[in-house]
Amino acid sequence: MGVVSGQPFIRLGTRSSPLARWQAEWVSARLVSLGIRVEMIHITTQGDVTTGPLGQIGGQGLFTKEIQRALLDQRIDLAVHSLKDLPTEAIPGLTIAAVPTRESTADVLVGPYKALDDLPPGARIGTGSLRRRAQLLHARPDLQLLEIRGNVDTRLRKLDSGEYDAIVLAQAGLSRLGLAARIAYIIPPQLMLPAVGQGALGLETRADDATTIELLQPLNDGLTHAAVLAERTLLNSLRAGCLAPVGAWARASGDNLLLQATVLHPDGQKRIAAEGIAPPEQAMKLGQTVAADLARQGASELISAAHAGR
Ligand SMILES: NCc1[nH]cc(CCC(=O)O)c1CC(=O)O
Repeated sequence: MGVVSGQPFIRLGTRSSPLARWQAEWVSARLVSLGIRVEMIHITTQGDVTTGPLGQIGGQGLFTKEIQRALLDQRIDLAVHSLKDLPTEAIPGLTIAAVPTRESTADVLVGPYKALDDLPPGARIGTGSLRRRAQLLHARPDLQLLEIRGNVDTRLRKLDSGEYDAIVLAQAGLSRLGLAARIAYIIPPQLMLPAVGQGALGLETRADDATTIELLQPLNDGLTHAAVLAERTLLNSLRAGCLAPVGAWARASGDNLLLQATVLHPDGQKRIAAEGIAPPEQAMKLGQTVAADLARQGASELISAAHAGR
């Protein structure tokens, strides 16, 4: 946090992928409209330069660690993360200071097919996510799931070149990049629960930087913050990472928070599910309770099966 001629000044660190930039620019524009000056600092992470399957190169935190390092080293004051990519373990000295109102949490099918039932037998589907893979296989065991990597543009190019019959992406990312026209089918939550934090941004700061934390509060949406806290607590309680075949979605239900979650075997055959409801102030407790229900149903065996498969 710097001060230039009496005006507050936030150094905002971002990865340089088009989606990360869009998200950083969106946060920056909101801060600027509040009279806060922002300096954008681009940071290249390991996840941006390695191209192997994420599961094999120890993908956890690959996109976020170096940005968190820059926060701790005082090179930046604010990191804007896709919460989906931010590991749930607390980092001493850092805090999620604000969570803006969430975009769509849904996953979508991109390609010429407008429903899962329209996909021809054995269709080739591109996704690197065990969560998407397992849920698709649960609904359609005949599908061929193929690894795909790269940013959203790269993935669309690979689809267009004929490597896949369809791919699965987050609706939020496509909308932010102005690519919503590519969405063929919004996969309903009954068929596919999102990743923990999907569609939400996490504004991370140093825990002791009260000035920046205060400046970010107008960007915080209490309900979204509570929802992602419930989801992240669930994932953390299951001792599963963002690459595990776990789907979770918390949202408002009247004055309460409703949390639905699922864990699958990576082959999609076994699926367990649980849900719970609680006031938003008890978001952490809700995450723990739903995780305990999943644990009783055998979640840890399913999560270890996913680790063994890598
Ligand atoms: N892992 C990459 C990533 N991280 C966040 C998003 C989308 C935006 C979001 O969920 O907030 C994406 C792309 C995708 O999964 O399609």
